[in-house]
Amino acid sequence: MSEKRKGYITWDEYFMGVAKLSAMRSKDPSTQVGACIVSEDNKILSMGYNGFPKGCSDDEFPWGKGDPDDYNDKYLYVTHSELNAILNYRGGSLEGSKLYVTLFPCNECAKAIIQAGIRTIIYESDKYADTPATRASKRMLNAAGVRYYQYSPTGRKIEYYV
Ligand SMILES: O=c1ccn([C@H]2C[C@H](O)[C@@H](COP(=O)(O)O)O2)c(=O)[nH]1
Ligand SMILES: [Zn+2]
Repeated sequence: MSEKRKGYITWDEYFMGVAKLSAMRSKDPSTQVGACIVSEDNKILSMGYNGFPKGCSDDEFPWGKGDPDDYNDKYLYVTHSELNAILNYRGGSLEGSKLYVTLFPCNECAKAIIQAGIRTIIYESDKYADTPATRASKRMLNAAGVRYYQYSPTGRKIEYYV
């Protein structure tokens, strides 16, 4: 056999697959978000998912939302997947890198993405597109020249057997 194998996964399938696998580590009962940062030459630099900071127990801090007292609301405590991926990177600069993320980044993540030098975002879901957080995020990303596009699934089932 002299020809290369057909049916291998694309770069976007590969890295979005890693982002999804990261999302599966999240304990958020409502929305699990995963992120994977990749260099310009397609090397994985970092990964992250939404969760509480180190030392803040998943069993003690609140996972609920909508409590009349914000103190008991997860939003005050969760670190977003994109920020975790940026902070998890130990190698120096993320200038020029790409971010694969399962949910379009919010405004706070957009700030961190821009300041970290990430130049491209590939996202899957945009379920909060109409919210001020996502609209503000796009406003900042557009102004800063960060490119973004939605991942188009190939429909291929990712399975592996030896
Ligand atoms: O940019 C983002 C936006 C949100 N997240 C996380 C934060 C929360 O854990 C969930 C959203 O929960 P909902 O109950 O759907 O509001 O997603 C993130 O990681 N990155
Ligand atoms: Zn965010």
